[in-house]
Amino acid sequence: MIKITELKKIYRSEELETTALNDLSFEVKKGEFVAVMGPSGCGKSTLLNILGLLDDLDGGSFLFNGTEVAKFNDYKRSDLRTENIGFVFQSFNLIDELTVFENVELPLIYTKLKEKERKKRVDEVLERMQLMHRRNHFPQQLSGGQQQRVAVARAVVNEPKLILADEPTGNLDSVNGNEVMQLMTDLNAQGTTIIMVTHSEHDAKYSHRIIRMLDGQVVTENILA
Ligand SMILES: Nc1ncnc2c1ncn2[C@@H]1O[C@H](COP(=O)(O)OP(=O)(O)OP(=O)(O)O)[C@@H](O)[C@H]1O
Repeated sequence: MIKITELKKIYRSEELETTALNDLSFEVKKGEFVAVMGPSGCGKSTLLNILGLLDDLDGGSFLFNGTEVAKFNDYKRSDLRTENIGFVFQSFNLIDELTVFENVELPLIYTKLKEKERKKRVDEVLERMQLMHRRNHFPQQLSGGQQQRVAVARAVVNEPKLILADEPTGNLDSVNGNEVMQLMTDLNAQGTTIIMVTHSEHDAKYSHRIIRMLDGQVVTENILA
């Protein structure tokens, strides 16, 4: 599903040049659940941004389902993203002014789905995430665990083939954290490919494979299942 080869990302400011990704290469197959680990600053978030087509690269190749996307323009990237990728962030990134329902509906507004079908899809996902009773609440009225469940619901509502998660349990206690990891496991069992950045060895054990990074490169890979 994803094959990156000698990926390079350099951040430049007037006085400083930082090589965030330094000839990084790896492959993720359809249906895999991969954890990416490594010390602060090693380039994990940069990598997720590139994999999520949110940022461009300075060198190397990025094949997404066999198509070279390294040189895609913003428009093509955004199309590919909307159709294929769901994001889950550490800080939930919900919109406070929107209800649970409206937050989850958001990714569908940009698709061709008709309103009736859209509403049906959102309700199905809310049901699956056990959030129906919170449908008309605002994020601030929910616990952290519930907010992350809403964020996962939003990530999966357009049935993405790939979920990119950046420390999804970082702001949660262990009970809520485990619940979110169980959700990830279920989604993966249903066929969704998952790439998750985490600092938690505990969370990484839910994955099939751990990619460990250092200084913008892959240093080791451990296969767990
Ligand atoms: N927008 C930016 N401008 C300049 N340098 C940046 C920018 N974003 C990241 N960097 C630098 O690139 C390197 C990789 O950062 P990145 O955020 O990808 O690391 P990380 O592994 O995700 O760290 P953490 O675990 O702390 O989130 C770091 O040296 C960082 O300072």
